[in-house]
Amino acid sequence: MITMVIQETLRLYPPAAFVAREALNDLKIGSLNIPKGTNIRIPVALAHRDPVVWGPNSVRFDPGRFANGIAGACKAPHMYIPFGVGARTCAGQNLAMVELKVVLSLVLSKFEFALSPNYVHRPAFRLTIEPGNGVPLILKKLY
Ligand code: HEM
Repeated sequence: MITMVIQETLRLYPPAAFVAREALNDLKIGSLNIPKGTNIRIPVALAHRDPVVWGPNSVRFDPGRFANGIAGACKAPHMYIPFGVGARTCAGQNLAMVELKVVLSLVLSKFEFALSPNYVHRPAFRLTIEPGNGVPLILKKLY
């Protein structure tokens, strides 16, 4: 379950806003002609919310969509790219997933937490996608 929650969080709020590539040759993708040398930015969050790929509830937070892995969650697995894609995919993705699971498990084993009523949902597209006004939480120690 914790893996699915992390996967769904990285889907809706991928920290890396764009994956960047340079066209090494003239390319034609569908009807689009891309000349050699063009810098291409793939907007990760848009790919992650496309209802054609993810279904009509594409903007809903639903970790269960990953119950059968990434291939089961969307029509085209290459549209799920929180860690990029291909030969230059994130070198630290396995470490990042383990770190996230360890930190979340440790926090959840000691605290119950909820969003503060002061929380304002304002994702900000900076170098990374981050909470524009922070994430104030109400923490309760479990024991
Ligand atoms: C949630 C955490 C992380 C996210 C979302 C993330 C995301 C990304 C993305 C989108 C790329 C570009 C991949 C591409 O162009 O296809 C990347 C590259 C990279 N990441 Fe991460 N990353 C994370 C954590 C880490 C950690 C913990 C490390 C190292 C310990 C790391 C090391 C790298 C390196 C070295 C590259 C460059 C790979 C290359 O160009 O060959 N990342 N990351």
